[in-house]
Amino acid sequence: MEEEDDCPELVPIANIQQSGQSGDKIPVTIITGYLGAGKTTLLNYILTEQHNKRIAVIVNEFGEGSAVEKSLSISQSGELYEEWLELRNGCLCCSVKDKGLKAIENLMQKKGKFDYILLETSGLADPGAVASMFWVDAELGSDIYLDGIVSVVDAKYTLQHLAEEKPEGLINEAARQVALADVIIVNKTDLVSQQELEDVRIAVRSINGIVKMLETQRSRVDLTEILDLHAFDSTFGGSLQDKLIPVASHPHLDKSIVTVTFEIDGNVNEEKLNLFIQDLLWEKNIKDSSGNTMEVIRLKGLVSVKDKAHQVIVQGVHELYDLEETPVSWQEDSQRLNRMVFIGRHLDKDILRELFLATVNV
Ligand SMILES: Nc1nc2c(ncn2[C@@H]2O[C@H](COP(=O)(O)OP(=O)(O)OP(=O)(O)O)[C@@H](O)[C@H]2O)c(=O)[nH]1
Ligand SMILES: [Zn+2]
Repeated sequence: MEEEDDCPELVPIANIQQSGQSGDKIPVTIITGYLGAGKTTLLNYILTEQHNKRIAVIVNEFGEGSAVEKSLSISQSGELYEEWLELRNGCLCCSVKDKGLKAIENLMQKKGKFDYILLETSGLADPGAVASMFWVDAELGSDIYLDGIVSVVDAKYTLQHLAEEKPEGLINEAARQVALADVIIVNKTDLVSQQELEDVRIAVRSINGIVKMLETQRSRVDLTEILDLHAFDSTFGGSLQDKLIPVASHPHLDKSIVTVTFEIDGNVNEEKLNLFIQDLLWEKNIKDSSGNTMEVIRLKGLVSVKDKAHQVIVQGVHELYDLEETPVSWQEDSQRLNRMVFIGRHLDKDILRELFLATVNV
């Protein structure tokens, strides 16, 4: 698709509000989804909707395999490639090709602050790689933070994309994008029957048991459903409790991605929790009953660390993970507990749960 080249229609918004305190961090939402699913349609919609935000839209060409030929000549010197379109409502559109998000920070310095950044990744990109980049940088004191990952899926073709076989048993991009999403937009519902739509819901839900699912035509969503999710920070630590509803497991093919959740009463030992996560994500020495290495793409948890008054959130994307204390404290009269969510392949709930009980729980 060449949609990226089209400048969204300009709709003046009368009451543009300038960003709040200048010291505030700026949220970034990653918009991912398979080729042609409706990402650009979504961005164009957001840019023309009434939202009182100064939004910068960035069409991302970070990472491998997403090189768009048209930009190659411009960026040959290895320099940052940038092309800005300034919209009359104060929104900005740009295309960035660079290794890191320093590029975005530089652009902000040049163009002033925005209230929000939307980043469209190429249809074949691994959103995890992009997410990790923001995350690492956040610890270095960036003024940008990752708010969430939104994946657009094509109601008509997603089942086909999800079933695609990759060489050497690699996870296909479509499945990875569903696994990592905080919100899934099932788009193009006009092209499918009720039955087909139901099959898509089931397929998505069986991969990612905790994702919020929206259904759209022409990517028209309620913006409050996809922006300001705080999916990666502790601000809404309390609400994670509601999100981590254990999901009924579905029968699965060996290769498919599943969501595993469990809840265990009591406290954890922080050091042992770190070791458990590192064995899983880094050492990769935890296996299922058939001897397959458990592969975690996304990890979330709400844990009760011994001697800590506040709830602690666990966040993981691929090999990166983080424990963060939330502002929410455990109530004196309520039971302390640990809720864990793992999304990935070859995950065996009983083995994970037993291991957690035996090594982490105190
Ligand atoms: N029938 C139908 N077509 C849609 C809908 N949403 C988007 N389209 C069309 O689908 C095509 C692809 O949409 P894009 O928004 O460019 O998709 P994309 O994900 O940005 O595509 P790439 O950037 O190529 O990966 C366009 O021709 C859209 O007009 C929808 O809800 N129904
Ligand atoms: Zn696009």
